Amino acid sequence: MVRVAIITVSDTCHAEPSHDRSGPALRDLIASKQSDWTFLAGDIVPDDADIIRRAVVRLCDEEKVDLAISKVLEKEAPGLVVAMITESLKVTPLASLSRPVAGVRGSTVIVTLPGSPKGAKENLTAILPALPHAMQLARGESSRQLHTSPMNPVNVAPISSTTSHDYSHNHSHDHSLSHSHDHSHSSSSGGHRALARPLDTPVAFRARTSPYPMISIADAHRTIEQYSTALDAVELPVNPSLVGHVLAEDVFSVEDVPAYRASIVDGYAVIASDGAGEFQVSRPVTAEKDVQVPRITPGQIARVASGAAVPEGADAVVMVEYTEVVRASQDGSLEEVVRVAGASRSGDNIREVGSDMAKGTPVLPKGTLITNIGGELGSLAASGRSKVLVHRKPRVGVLSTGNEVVEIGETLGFGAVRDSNRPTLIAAVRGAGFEVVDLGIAKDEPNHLATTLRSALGVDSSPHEVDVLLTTGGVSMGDLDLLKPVLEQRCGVEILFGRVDVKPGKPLTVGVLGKDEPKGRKLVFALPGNPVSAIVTFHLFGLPALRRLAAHPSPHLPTVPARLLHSVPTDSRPEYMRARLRMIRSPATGLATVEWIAEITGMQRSSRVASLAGANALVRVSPRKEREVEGKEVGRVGEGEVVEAVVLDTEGW
Ligand SMILES: Nc1nc2c(c(=O)[nH]1)N[C@H]1C(S)=C(S)[C@@H](COP(=O)(O)OP(=O)(O)OC[C@H]3O[C@@H](n4cnc5c(N)ncnc54)[C@H](O)[C@@H]3O)O[C@H]1N2
Ligand code: MOO
Ligand SMILES: [Mg+2]
Repeated sequence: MVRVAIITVSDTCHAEPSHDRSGPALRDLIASKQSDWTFLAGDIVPDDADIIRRAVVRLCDEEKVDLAISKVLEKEAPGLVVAMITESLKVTPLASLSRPVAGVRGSTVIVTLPGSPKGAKENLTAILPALPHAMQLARGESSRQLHTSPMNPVNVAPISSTTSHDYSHNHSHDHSLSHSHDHSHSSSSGGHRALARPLDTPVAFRARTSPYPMISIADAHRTIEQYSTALDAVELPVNPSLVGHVLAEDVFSVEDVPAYRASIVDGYAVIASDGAGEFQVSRPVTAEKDVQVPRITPGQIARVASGAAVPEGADAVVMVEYTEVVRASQDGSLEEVVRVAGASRSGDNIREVGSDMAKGTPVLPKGTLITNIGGELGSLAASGRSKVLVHRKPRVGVLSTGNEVVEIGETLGFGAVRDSNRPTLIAAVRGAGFEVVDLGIAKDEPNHLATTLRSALGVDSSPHEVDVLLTTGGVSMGDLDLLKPVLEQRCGVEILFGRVDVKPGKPLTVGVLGKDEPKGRKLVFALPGNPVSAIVTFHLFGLPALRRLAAHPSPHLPTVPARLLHSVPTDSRPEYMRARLRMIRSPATGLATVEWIAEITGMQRSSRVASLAGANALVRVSPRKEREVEGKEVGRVGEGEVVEAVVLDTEGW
């Protein structure tokens, strides 16, 4: 048995209940359509948040009604809202300005209806057939259905004040009553602001401006930084695949280097106090493991190789260049007497035990990046460690999205676009030293996208589990730009931000799965589809996050000041133009003065991937508003002006 209560919110009706026409009209309507539903005493309350809250709480929590009609709700059911607006639009285009809400509190379904009896009836008529099912879901009668149904109020994200629908001129009651609302607009502070449209919103009802606040580049960096803390430490063998990892422990040497007194040169081990003269030559010593080394006594010398053990008794080595043979065996294979030209000092040309690296002393501190230059890996290898603790590097999934996107080599039908994003990003991620999972191309279809994304993120424990997911396309305002709602509503990803004040890359979207579990957290970079936007935002925002996850000591790409070779236009957004940097040395000094010249790589449209060809830097051109001369914005940056350049590569400097 369904129990219904109607709350009328009106100051006038509260003062004079006989003025309430909407309440009785709704009651009649429900009674005519749902004859088996019963009515509990509802309420007529003034337009006051606290009083409304008490009335609703009483009905939901004490009376346990199944359906209340009020101006408040706890969790939203946007599908009901869509149905109501659709119905009202048939009557008036102004309905697009209305803001009804629908949802649940506990097991009670709550919907708000317009104040006029006619509007209230029209709206209720539109949703009435769905209400019995909504009530079943609210009672949790089918958890599987609950999980997949678009009506599921638990699964459907709350919407913020900017998009919330409420007929009230003053919707502050909703704010105070709804726990699930969080109106924080701070991009870096944690409040969950689910802003994506419900996936089933008909095209005509979608927001015509992005609900995502346009955040600054700095705020985007701060937010990403907050969720890209170093991954856990793992013990890995000391070998070349350590490159790109960062030490998670202070490393001390297990052994002395060298482990024996070693000669630095090829020559003769001598007793320094013997001075110059002619000497009997003892058995030679080569650099070998498990070598037997002779002992020499005054008057004797022994031939030693660079790196070979110095015989006991000797305390210096004389280079072969400073000696000559006096007497040898007949076939020349054995030196018998050798003349040493000059005197040595004790210790000459000998590396003492542990003098390169002493056992027990620090080799590399925690936080050291193991580079491919060789020093860190070499030190670890020499130190005697065979395994070390390093931070895990993120595994990165790369997915292209778009019905128009086709593989290289595939026939290019009309409207098709070659997938340049995926190969480029895969190469960029690998080039930066991270493991890639190639996830292919996904269609702009919610179920297909959801399955692909969930599997990549391991939501359903797929083998393709990645730490970071890079997708391209589908994040702007288009009909089939589905990434934000699918990530949010079908994958449990919280969208941290959905627009950044940067060119290219405005719709850059970053989300997090498992926000409160630093160990199991997954980051999603939904990069814009335009090829330049995708690559530039990867280098500016994605790559630093990957490096941070790997505990990299300097996550951001380095910058240098660069002089523009030619004047460039400014935009309303800060712009990162692709450029070729050349290093110029002052002719006078050769080295003392070094400066970089930046040549912009032709037309900078974000679809023109060729603007990245040959580019080794991104030159930051400040937005028009930041460039004022005598109160007037300046539309260009002049030739010869110095700008900041983010260095992508130093090849060819
Ligand atoms: N009404 C508005 N429209 C657009 C806005 C806006 O603010 N309001 N922003 C524009 C900006 S800026 C960008 S950037 C793009 C971003 O678009 P999406 O991320 O939604 O990407 P798509 O629509 O899927 O594709 C855009 C473009 O890129 C091509 N593409 C997509 N994937 C690939 C790929 N793998 N390889 C090569 N090219 C690809 C796609 O065919 C489109 O031409 O939105 C603007 N619109
Ligand atoms: O920001 Mo879009 O990335 O300009 O083309
Ligand atoms: Mg688009």
